[in-house]
Amino acid sequence: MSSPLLLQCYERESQISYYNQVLLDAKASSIEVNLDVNDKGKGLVATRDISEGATIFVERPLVHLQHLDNHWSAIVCQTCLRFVGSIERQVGHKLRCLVDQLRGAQRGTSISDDGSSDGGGASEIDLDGALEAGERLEQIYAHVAPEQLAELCSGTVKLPLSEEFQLPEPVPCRRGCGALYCGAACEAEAWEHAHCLLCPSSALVGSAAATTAAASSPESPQANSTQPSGMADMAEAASSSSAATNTRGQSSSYDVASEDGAAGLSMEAALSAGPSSAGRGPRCASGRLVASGPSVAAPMEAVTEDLWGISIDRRALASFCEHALETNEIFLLAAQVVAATLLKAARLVVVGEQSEGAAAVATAPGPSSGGPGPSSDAYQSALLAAWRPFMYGWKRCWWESVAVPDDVDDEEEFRAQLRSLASDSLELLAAGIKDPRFGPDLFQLEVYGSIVGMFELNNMGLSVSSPVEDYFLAVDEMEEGTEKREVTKVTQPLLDALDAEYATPCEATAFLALQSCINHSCDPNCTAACDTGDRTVTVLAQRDIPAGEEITLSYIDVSLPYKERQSELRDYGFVCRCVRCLAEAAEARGRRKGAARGVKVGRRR
Ligand SMILES: C[S@@+](CC[C@H](N)C(=O)[O-])C[C@H]1O[C@@H](n2cnc3c(N)ncnc32)[C@H](O)[C@@H]1O
Repeated sequence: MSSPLLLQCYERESQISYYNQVLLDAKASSIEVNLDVNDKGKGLVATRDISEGATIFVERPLVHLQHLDNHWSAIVCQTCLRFVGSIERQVGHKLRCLVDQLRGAQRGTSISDDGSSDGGGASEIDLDGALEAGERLEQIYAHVAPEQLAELCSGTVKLPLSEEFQLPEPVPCRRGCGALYCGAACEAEAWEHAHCLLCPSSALVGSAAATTAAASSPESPQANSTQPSGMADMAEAASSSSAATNTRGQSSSYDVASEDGAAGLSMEAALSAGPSSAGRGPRCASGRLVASGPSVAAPMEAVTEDLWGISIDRRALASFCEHALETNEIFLLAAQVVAATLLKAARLVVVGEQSEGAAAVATAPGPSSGGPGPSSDAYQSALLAAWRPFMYGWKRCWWESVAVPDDVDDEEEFRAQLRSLASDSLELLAAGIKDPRFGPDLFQLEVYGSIVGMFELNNMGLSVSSPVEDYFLAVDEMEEGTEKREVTKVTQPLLDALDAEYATPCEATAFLALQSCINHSCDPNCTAACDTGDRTVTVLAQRDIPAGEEITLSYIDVSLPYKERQSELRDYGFVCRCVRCLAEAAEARGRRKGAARGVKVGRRR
């Protein structure tokens, strides 16, 4: 059986021409993309001597996602990852979420997943957790009263010196789904990129061209920077959707109203998306947890719209988001790829007669072998042109390539579960965005699995430091004296309540066209860093690199010993063949041979 159109091998020339453009865009004048580097697939190679400290290139992710559990710690622009709101709101939000999580941990001891009381078995561990959570809650409330917390969240209280750390006022998604941005430009960029197809809010606002809608569309949630942005959007839409459509007899796990009136997600939502839901199901390679496949609740009433000829069902999208929140956030990233591709293809078709679209369609690469040749069908050509940024990314099917966690006994069952999760997720997404003009190619399970697999194997972690950390450091660095004493009277209790978490950065995961071509080395010659506020990634030489040498990064902690490094790299699907590993492996073989000879000598004696 031939592989799906979107996964077929494409001609080297079209790859080279694509990467030449990417190199130009990234101002990368000292490297080239080599399609076969030392049996490691493609990689980047220096075309001239590069000095230590030199910037090799700067690029922006094709898609990115703030980690769902990080929404508890940082309210950031969903486009550029800049912190938004104010120091007060950031501090209030973080404390509010901590309180919610700790209360949830306390509840978790007496109420199990199925709603029954806990008894025996795991209760011992839960009891420990509950006691710890209780102590931490006490610690927080010893320093910050609930009313103070509410004032911080609503921004009605001013902290000393905070005006020196001004953050952009958050701009909500035009449909009011809860996603926040640092300004209208970032909101528009997200909307144009994929959010217009993926926004789960059924509210009819803004420029969306609705053709039909259920009269009972949920109200647009009020934008409120105390809500976990992005996560709140999906959770709220999912919760309003599940209130209408939940067929599982469960109450919504998204409890956005908290006791003091400040909005925040409940611990259940965090548990369903975050690392503390251990034991609920198999773990995927990225370390994110996946619950054992929930049944897919069919959306009851379609709320369809039409955009660029694509039919959108917001309720189905809300169900899709809910499923991703409960299982694996990477599905949200995969949905961005699907939506961005479909949207671009639809736009290319619409503007096909105009020169830009026609040229893009005309230059779309065709399969090199095994499948239909370059098609005259404008839809298929447009789809291939739109798919191009993701076409060449290193891919393997997710459920086939993920490393099996140590605590999994039955590998086959584990992989089947992952496949079934991906299938459920795709089914929901396909119910949310439909365009039969482009055929089934983009919505094939193998394609979806490869997109998810591409993220597992290529993702780069982005980290943007918190202005809250800068704020507390600035207070700490104030000259000793009366003013500092007055300021710390206010700030120290907050710092004590936040404890180690005062400095949590914004953390996201991203896929980049050029950075994802860089192979790993346990003795890398480059580093990559995310620049605060504009989500650009800069790759820098960390030593002199002579022309002809491969550009390498480290995917893991290279201070680990050989075996542990290889074990970490299993998650990336390969056994490392970098110069250091080859040398260390050879050395170990030599030692083993020597030891074996020693044993023989010993026996003779
Ligand atoms: C992020 S991609 C790097 C680009 C990739 N070589 C390509 O062809 O697109 C990661 C994949 O490259 C290969 N790779 C990267 N570093 C390697 C290494 N040190 N040894 C062996 N394979 C490596 C592995 O197949 C890995 O899953």
